[in-house]
Amino acid sequence: MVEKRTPLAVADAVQKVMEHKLEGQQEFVSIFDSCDRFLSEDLKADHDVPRFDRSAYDGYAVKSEDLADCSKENPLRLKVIDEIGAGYVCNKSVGRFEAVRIMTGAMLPPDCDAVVMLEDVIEASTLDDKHITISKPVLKGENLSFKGEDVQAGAVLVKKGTKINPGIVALLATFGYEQVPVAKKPIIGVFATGSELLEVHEELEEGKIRNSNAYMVMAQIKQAGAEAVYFGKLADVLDESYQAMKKAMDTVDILLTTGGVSVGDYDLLPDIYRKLGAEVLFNKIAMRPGSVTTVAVLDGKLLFGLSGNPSACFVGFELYARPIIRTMLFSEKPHLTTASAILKEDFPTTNAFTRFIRSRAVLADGVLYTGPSGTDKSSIVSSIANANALTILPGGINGFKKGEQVQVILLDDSANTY
Ligand SMILES: Nc1nc2c(c(=O)[nH]1)N[C@H]1C(S)=C(S)[C@@H](COP(=O)(O)OP(=O)(O)OC[C@H]3O[C@@H](n4cnc5c(N)ncnc54)[C@H](O)[C@@H]3O)O[C@H]1N2
Ligand code: MOO
Ligand SMILES: [Mg+2]
Repeated sequence: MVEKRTPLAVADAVQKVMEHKLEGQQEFVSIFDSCDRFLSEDLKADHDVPRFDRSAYDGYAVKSEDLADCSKENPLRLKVIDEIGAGYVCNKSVGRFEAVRIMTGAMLPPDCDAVVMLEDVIEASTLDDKHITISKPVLKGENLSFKGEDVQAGAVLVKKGTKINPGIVALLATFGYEQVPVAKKPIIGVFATGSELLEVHEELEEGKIRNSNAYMVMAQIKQAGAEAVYFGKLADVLDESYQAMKKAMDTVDILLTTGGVSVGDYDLLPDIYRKLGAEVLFNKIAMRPGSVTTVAVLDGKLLFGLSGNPSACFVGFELYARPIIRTMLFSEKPHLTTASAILKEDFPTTNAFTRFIRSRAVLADGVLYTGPSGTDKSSIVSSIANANALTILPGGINGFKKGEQVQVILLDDSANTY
């Protein structure tokens, strides 16, 4: 008699997995290697940026009060007493009707309060006497960039758990982070199970297929921010598979397998979990694809038994494994973003389970539309390649019509990394 499994609702399954999350850990990496890692501490400003009032233009630093009455008819002559480029400071005191030639980024002399652009002055110099003539007033603060106008000391600029992008790298450099505190990448071990599997370099043989799941899942792991360790493929032989998985468990934070979780004669994962003494959290979820996704716990570590069917494997990872990885990377929003979208075609067939249709979501005139990215079957690999979203079709007795509003899970999470 085949084992009867009770399906769990998707949200309950997600919650069960999340109850077993592991604590993330911190390490330091060189700023050179920090992009795409996840911050393990808030990035706080320990000083104002800019740290001093500085010139925003190449020109002359002046006292605005000196220029108050000047005009075309009444041009003003100023004596140039010093010149400074960015990185240098003026150590002279600037008196009434004096100016300092200053370049963009140079610190404003403390006696000055504005800058006149080079284009707005007439220069007249002899060997030992430099003068400029100005024929329009300048406002106090004009052509400057002010202390603290970019960032104020004490501000939290980027929250812990955020994926580091090039702009964050710029802030890290601004605040002197030669070594950057980041979340240690969790180590996720991967086995592909199935006697039918050939490796990617092998010639096809009758009845066999190439193992695509392991490579896909390793790419998903990397995209989620963790490190994938590939342990290879396992033939459907109980003892060998058990031994290999037992050994691998010691070296990883999470162990992920694909295939062998259903009720077939060679679906060995249920027996392996039993032999390992792992507690199975669930082995059936009310979803399609991925209904057989199984999650177990052994010594506090999670084992993900993803389905062998490629689309089911893909969806199972995104819904259950990815949020756990993101939690270990200190993310406050570990789940993918959902959005409302309009169905581009009918889905007349019904299903008791919630469906996650591999989809292409496109924006047109500010409205998001969604439609399948290929054939909607669990065994299909090609529909994953074109998918940028999963359309959620809740289970029930009614089908769905073109034009209806549905929810989609966006697979690209670059706008939502903490
Ligand atoms: N009697 C029943 N049969 C099945 C049920 C069921 O409830 N009762 N569930 C079906 C569903 S739903 C799914 S999904 C699959 C799940 O199968 P398994 O997770 O046990 O996976 P396998 O049997 O090992 O393989 C299924 C399918 O996927 C191909 N596969 C496996 N590994 C890979 C890989 N690494 N790369 C590419 N393709 C892979 C494999 O060759 C099979 O075609 O079970 C249904 N059956
Ligand atoms: O686990 Mo299956 O993917 O529902 O076809
Ligand atoms: Mg099977």
